[in-house]
Amino acid sequence: MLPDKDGPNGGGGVQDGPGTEDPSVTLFREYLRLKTVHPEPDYGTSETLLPCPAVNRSAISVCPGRVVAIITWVGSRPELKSVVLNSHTDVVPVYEEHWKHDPFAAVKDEHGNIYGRGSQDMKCVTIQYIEAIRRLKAAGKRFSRTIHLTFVPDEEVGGHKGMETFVKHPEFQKLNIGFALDEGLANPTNAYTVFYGEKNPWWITVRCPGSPGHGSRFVENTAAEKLVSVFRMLNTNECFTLGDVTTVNMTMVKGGVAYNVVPAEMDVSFDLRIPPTVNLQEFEEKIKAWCKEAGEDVTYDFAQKHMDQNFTSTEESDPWWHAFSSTCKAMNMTLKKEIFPAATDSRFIREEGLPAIGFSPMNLTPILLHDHNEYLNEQVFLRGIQVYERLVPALASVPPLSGGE
Ligand code: MET
Ligand SMILES: [Zn+2]
Ligand SMILES: [Zn+2]
Repeated sequence: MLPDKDGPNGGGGVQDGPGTEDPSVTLFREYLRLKTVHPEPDYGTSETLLPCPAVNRSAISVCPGRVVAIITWVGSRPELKSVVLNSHTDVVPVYEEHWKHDPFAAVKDEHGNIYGRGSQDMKCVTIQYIEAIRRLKAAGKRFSRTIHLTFVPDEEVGGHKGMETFVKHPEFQKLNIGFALDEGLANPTNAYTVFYGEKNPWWITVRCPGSPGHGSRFVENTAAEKLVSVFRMLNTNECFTLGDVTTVNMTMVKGGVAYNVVPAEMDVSFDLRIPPTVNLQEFEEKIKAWCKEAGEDVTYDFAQKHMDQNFTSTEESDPWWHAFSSTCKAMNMTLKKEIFPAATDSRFIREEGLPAIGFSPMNLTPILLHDHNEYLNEQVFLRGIQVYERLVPALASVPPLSGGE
């Protein structure tokens, strides 16, 4: 456990009297204070903050400086397929000047809202898993299936040095996974959203070479003209079909050296999110054609190109979904099934042919992931622990699957 320099409620906001804050909330706030933020996440210290007594721990190095930590609670029938509770440890950067509290101070305001980068995405879930496991163990429970908690780096930058590499590691196979839970999104209503599939992220950089020259001349065939042309074509309505929306955002532009020098090249990057129903081969052909139309020398590269279109079953006949949904029903929770609009590490798990459900138990909460002033209310956080206290036993007690395991 890390020392808490500011006391239990450090950083301002409401000061609970000593000992009045639930220790799991205190742990959550301590975790929020760790700067596992890109572009240089401090992963070293997060290792020490994940206390989970009397369970096996291991650490798999997937790349230099990148470790997947695993906490395992072995089941009474370890030959059965396991349940994975996955979370990523990194968070996205902040625009600090737009926050009303320091995004790494975990300030709790008078309403119990805890502000911090990662409070929704997804440090809450990490601590909720840990706390649920701790409580179940303390209550003397044991389940037939083994439970693995996996803590994965680099989700927010594409997972290359995280889950994408981990799923190909022999240690991943050894986990003998039957089913995985991973992150979802908050829901502003009383319902909880669950995700059984997700859009395919494509991160594309288009390189536009062009004729250089003096900034005062009529230069033709410029890099900027080509860039604008690519942008216009990618933003056409052809990308959108109602209900199945492909989103396109221009996210980076590079090029230029001086006001009066027409640049020899400009690069433009796009973040595309494509629904699983779109024909991806056809879509790439379109992109290729648009680039060609912008200029014969215009090329493109993918930094992220996911092609998997697997869904996880949400049929009542599916034993994993049945365990999940019937437990939620028993807790009077309303579930909304959706396709995840962005991307999570679940896509790599599903690509291995394994079922994964995206779920972060945050109802009555605005969706603030990656946004300024990301927060989670402590009562919602505490309720989420109770949800996992019911869900984990149900999943880890799913009877042996028909057809053998
Ligand atoms: N979760 C992040 C996002 O959806 C990074 C995933 S990599 C495409 O943007
Ligand atoms: Zn996330
Ligand atoms: Zn995120």
